[in-house]
Amino acid sequence: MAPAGMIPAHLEAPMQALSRVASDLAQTIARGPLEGALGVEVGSNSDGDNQKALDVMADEAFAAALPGTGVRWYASEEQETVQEIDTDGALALAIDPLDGSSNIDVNVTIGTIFSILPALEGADESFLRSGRDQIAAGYFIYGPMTALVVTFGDGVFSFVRDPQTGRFVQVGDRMKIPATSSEFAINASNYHQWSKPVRAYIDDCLLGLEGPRAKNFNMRWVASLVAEAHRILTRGGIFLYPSDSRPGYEQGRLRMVYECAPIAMLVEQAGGRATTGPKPLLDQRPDQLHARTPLIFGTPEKVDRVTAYHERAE
Ligand SMILES: O=P(O)(O)OC[C@H]1O[C@](O)(COP(=O)(O)O)[C@@H](O)[C@@H]1O
Ligand SMILES: [Mg+2]
Ligand SMILES: [Mg+2]
Repeated sequence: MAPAGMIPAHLEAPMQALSRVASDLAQTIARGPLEGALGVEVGSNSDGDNQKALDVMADEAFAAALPGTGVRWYASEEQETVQEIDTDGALALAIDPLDGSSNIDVNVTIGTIFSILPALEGADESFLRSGRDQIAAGYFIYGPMTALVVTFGDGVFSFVRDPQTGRFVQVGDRMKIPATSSEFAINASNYHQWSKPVRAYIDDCLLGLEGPRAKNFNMRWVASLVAEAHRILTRGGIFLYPSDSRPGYEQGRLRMVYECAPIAMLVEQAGGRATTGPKPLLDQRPDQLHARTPLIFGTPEKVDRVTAYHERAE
C-alpha cells in the first residue's frame, strides 16, 4: 500500500475501508452479469437521476465499511440527507459511490469519487463550504485496470490494484498534468444549448489548422467523469461540462460536493486548473448538498483560455 508517512495517521482507517470496498467492487464489476443485473434501474435518487443496482450496492457497501474509522458525517450522491456514522468522529466524507452509471451495462470504465473534510458540528455545514477545506480527495477507477488516485494535499499519487492479491500498490511518481495536449472533452450534443463563450472556444478548436488556434485538435467523451479525469491527469487536455440552456442544466450537470470539488483538488495538486468557467472552482461554496456546478478542468493554458473567452465582450 502507500509508503509509510504518506497517509496522514487520522486518514489511514477511512482510506483502508474505502480501498477494501473498492477492491471488492472491482471484482463485482469484473464479473458483470455473472453477479446479476448491475445496470438495471432500481429507482431514482434525490436529484431525480435514475439509480442503477450498482449505484445502490456501492453506496451501501461504502457506508457499511465506515463505522469505527473516525468518519462522523457521510454524504452520498445516492442519499438525500447526510448520515451520521461515528458520533465522536472528526471527519466528513462525501462520495459519488458509482460514477458513470450509464456505462455499467456497456462495459466501459466507471469509478468512485470521494472527498474528505474535517467534520464540523452540523451535518450539512460540514459539506457546504469551500473545496479548499478538503484534506483529501481521490477516485477509484474501474477500467481495464483498477486504480486509486489520491491527494492528501501534497501531490497526487497513484496505486494500482493487483488482481492477484486485491491490494493497491503504489506506481510511478507524483502525477503531473502535461503542459501540452491537443485533446478536448465535451458532450457536443449540447452545442446549441451552450453559452457563447463555450461555443466560441469549441468552434475555434474545431476550425483546426485554418482557425485562430492554427492547429488540429482531437476529441474524447467517455461519459464517466473519473475516466476523463484519469486521461487528463495522465496525458493532459481539457474537460468541459458547462451550464447550458436545457431545463435543469442551468448549473451544468455535475455535483459540487462529491464530484467537482474532489476532482478539482486532484487537478490543482497535479499542476492543473479547475474552474466554473469564469472562476476557480475550489473557491465556490455550494448552497445545498446536491448542488450542481459547471466544471472545466485540465491543462492550465487551456483552462485559462476558456476563462479569457468568458471575460471577452460578447
Ligand atoms: O450523459 P452526459 O450528459 O454526457 O453526462 C456524463 C456525465 O454524467 C456522469 O455520469 C454523472 O455521474 P453519475 O453517473 O455519478 O450520475 C459523469 O460521470 C459524466 O461526466
Ligand atoms: Mg458521478
Ligand atoms: Mg454516481
